[in-house]
Amino acid sequence: KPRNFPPGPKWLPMVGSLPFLKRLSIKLGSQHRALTEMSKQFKTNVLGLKLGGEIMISVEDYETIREVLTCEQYDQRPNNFFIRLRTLGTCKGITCAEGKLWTEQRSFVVRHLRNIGLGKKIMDLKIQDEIANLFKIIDERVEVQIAKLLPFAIINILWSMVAGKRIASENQLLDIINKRTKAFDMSGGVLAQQPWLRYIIPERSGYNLIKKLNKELKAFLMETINEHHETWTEDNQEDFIYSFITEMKKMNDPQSSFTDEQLLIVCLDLFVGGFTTTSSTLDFFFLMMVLYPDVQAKIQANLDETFDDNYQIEFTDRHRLPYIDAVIKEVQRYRTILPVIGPRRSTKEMNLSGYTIPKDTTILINLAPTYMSKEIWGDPENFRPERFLDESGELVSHPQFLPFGLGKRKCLGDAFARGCLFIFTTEFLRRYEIRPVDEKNLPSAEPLPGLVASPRPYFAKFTRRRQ
Ligand code: HEM
Repeated sequence: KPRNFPPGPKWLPMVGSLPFLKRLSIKLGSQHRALTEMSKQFKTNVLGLKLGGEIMISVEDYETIREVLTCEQYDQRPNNFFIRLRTLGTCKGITCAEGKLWTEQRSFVVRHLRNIGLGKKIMDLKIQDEIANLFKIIDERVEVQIAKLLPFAIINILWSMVAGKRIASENQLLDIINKRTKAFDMSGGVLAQQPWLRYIIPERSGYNLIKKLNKELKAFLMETINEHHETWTEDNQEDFIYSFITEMKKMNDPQSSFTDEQLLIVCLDLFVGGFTTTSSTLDFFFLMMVLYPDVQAKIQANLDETFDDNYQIEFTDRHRLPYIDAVIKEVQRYRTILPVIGPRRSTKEMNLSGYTIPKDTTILINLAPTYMSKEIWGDPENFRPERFLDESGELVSHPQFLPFGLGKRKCLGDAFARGCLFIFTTEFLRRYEIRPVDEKNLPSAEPLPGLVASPRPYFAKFTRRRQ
């Protein structure tokens, strides 16, 4: 091990500490629990590991997490096989891009998503359209598996802003992306740490799945980009892809970062980053409504007092409904979809909590212990939205609550996600009573782990409150 490296399990030849982490992850049901358990065993807030050939640390406490997320030397992503494979071998786009390419492209994307209406009224209207479609489907059913309906609605809202159109309902991409989120964890799994295994177990390592996803996603995105090239005019700037093509034409420079390949990976990042995250959070929200009918009733009373039946709720209305905002936050804390965020990479040798972190160490940021800390929350094991409210019922902010991350790599889709979360939850609870299918056999609140955690499949009754 490098000198003064953080404590952790032994490093075996070839595999490092991978077998120990794997075994504990299986025993405890998820990688983040295994990381926390190991950090307790080794009495450390920074756990040192070697997974296959990759030197890695997991940061386990809030203060050190804050230090990492706000320090420039930890802003980059690891340069491993999984990351390259994820971005079609390019390291372009935003999520995995570095240096000047990342800063230039990220600021362009943030600015132009805002210009085309992200976080604004036009986004609210698109959300309302998709909700109206979902209501038609749900009204026809007695029992609903909401997880099957949400992803398609969410991606259609996002895609109508990015590409100006909805996605055909028979598109199999969504299914492949869902499988991908369950096949990997934040460390990238064996494809990051032992990429040669793809030759031996291409199916089990997830290699075949990613190859298939890359092929389908590339074909789908390139078709959309090519259509935009054909129909582009100077006045036609109503979606993100048109704005990007306009910038390409303005630059007219072969050295510029505005290329078709870059556009392809940016679209891929938005598609993959925005889709399962937002829909799994909503899925957890509805599960909590099934499990906590008192919370549901209180939200409904709030909604009935605040709005007339015909009023269409907007994102700005959240200021009038602090209790609902608190419930959404509590769902994001109590059943976080991203217990581990990152991965990041140290760009030079660093000192963290008194340990030496070598250059090019991969960094996992484990938020789960912060969200379940007794010192911070008092009773973290309880689902209690009131923790996000003060005595007069106004929202209070907790610096330890970081659902969208912090610092320069903070989520760039948070306005979109928060808009969807607020409008979906309020409109659904205004219209439906959400109840378990069987009162004596409630669905499990235990998450299904993966790159993005989600509830285990469940059905619920969505009954109209008023006809
Ligand atoms: C509830 C929904 C969402 C959650 C909880 C979430 C959470 C996060 C977090 C924690 C990060 C930071 C990762 C890090 O620090 O390394 C992140 C980054 C990112 N998110 Fe989200 N996200 C959500 C929705 C979205 C949406 C809707 C989009 C697209 C419109 C999106 C696109 C991205 C991208 C592109 C990045 C990478 C930013 C960069 O590396 O500069 N996310 N997200």
